[in-house]
Amino acid sequence: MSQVTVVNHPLVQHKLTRMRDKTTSTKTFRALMRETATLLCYEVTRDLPMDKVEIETPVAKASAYEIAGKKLVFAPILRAGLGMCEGMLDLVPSARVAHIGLYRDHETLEAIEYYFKAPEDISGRLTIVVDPMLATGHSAIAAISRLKHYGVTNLRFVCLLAAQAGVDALREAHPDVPIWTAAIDEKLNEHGYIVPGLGDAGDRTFGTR
Ligand SMILES: O=P(O)(O)OC[C@H]1O[C@H](OP(=O)(O)OP(=O)(O)O)[C@H](O)[C@@H]1O
Ligand SMILES: O=c1cc[nH]c(=O)[nH]1
Ligand SMILES: [Mg+2]
Repeated sequence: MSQVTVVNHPLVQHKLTRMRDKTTSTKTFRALMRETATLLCYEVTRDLPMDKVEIETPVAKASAYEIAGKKLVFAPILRAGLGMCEGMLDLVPSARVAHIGLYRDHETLEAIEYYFKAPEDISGRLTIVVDPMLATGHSAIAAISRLKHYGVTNLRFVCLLAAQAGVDALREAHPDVPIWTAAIDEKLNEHGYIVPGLGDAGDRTFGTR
């Protein structure tokens, strides 16, 4: 069974608290989402394999390290994942991006796909699925299933906030996919929102409600 990593770095926790606060403006929320995603990206990529290369500095020849293999893919789940993806691209600007359009049906809470566009050669690349919220887990499970169907085998999932139910569901459906999150909240309410959570991440990022 894959690992679940809670990133409890003080900067991440401080920024998450500001995002949870309902008085935080859309502008600040969006900025915090981007900054927090950069910090989470640092953790998710901590154990990437490296190659030793020979280079020449202005002073001498040297053996040094660089990230091995093909460029990463970030796979944001629309819409809210876009805000996080910006912050991840700040740290890994050469990463490729696979967009996965999903929304939750308000009645059934099932994930409905409306868009999918991935790099043609994604199957050989480490793909990091990005979505701030892991609530029931339906969206993350559907996104990862779609990517696996497309041939992707090396996957990670990163979110800002999870509910324990979502973590359990995702681990059950995709036990090979490790998870990173800044916090795991207690429960979901009757509408499938994380409690205490931070509300609707898409609406708060884009100011739609
Ligand atoms: O774990 P789940 O129960 O599937 O819930 C999480 C999903 O809900 C939100 O998206 P939403 O459907 O609100 O779409 P949006 O980003 O377009 O607002 C969020 O960004 C996740 O994708
Ligand atoms: O609390 C939640 C649950 C799902 N999606 C959100 O944006 N927030
Ligand atoms: Mg939403």
